[in-house]
Amino acid sequence: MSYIEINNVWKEYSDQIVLERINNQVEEGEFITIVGASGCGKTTFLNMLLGTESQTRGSISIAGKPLRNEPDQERGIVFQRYSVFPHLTVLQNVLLSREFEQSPLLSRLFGDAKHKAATEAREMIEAVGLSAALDKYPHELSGGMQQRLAIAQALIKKPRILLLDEPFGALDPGIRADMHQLVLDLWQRYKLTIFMITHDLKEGFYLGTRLWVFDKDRIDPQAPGAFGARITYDVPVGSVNADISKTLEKSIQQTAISNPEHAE
Ligand SMILES: Nc1ncnc2c1ncn2[C@@H]1O[C@H](COP(=O)(O)OP(=O)(O)OP(=O)(O)O)[C@@H](O)[C@H]1O
Repeated sequence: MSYIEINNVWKEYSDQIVLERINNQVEEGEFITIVGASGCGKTTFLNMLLGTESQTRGSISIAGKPLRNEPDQERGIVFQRYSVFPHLTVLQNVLLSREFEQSPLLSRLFGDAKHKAATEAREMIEAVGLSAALDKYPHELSGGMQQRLAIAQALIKKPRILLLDEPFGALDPGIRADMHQLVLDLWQRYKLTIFMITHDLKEGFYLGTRLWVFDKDRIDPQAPGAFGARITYDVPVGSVNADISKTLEKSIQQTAISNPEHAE
């Protein structure tokens, strides 16, 4: 049995089928990048993995246990829009995530627990390269720094699975390159299993060990909601497999040209 098992998962909103017949297995430590046309259900899929959305059919299991339909510390998420608290410093933002995870009702830690949490928060801030900005507020940080902070907030809870929903979509290309390196470092260092949505195919090829393409393989022009997207490509990528990456890149570009509605 694989670490993550996705069996015949469907997601429907009233009469709209968003995703259908999603079947896949993911091993621990894989880095899955996800691309697909806007609105095809990528975020919905990530939310199902997070536990904030539930599938309408099928099942998802993690480490042999059915996925619970509520977020827990096994899974952390980073969104495209910065999700940090504006009135708290970098250290306070990360500390709050730690405290909330350990003491969800009080959101306060005391004594040794508080001291340990502060040490861990500083270490995590260092791991994401923000040590020099410990006491800065989010409005004093660049976009890239804010995303570093959001990643630190997610990782301080020690998740085994990190979900990234277009985390670098709003960043300049130069900053994105730094962030790519950071994510690759953190992935190795914390032995994470990562799912990352991106609109940037090159990013998907470069960062992942596997690239999934979500697309509809059946379309009814009279009833756009009649069919959902599936995983139409599932290929090994990354620097180890540059040839496959090139072939697939061409193929997806051709699909986009022949079917402009599905172009990014
Ligand atoms: N809570 C909801 N109720 C009804 N429909 C929803 C809901 N959430 C998402 N949808 C619909 O599900 C479809 C998939 O949305 P989703 O956000 O998952 O797509 P996406 O592939 O992530 O898009 P994008 O790349 O633009 O972010 C869309 O048609 C959207 O309108």
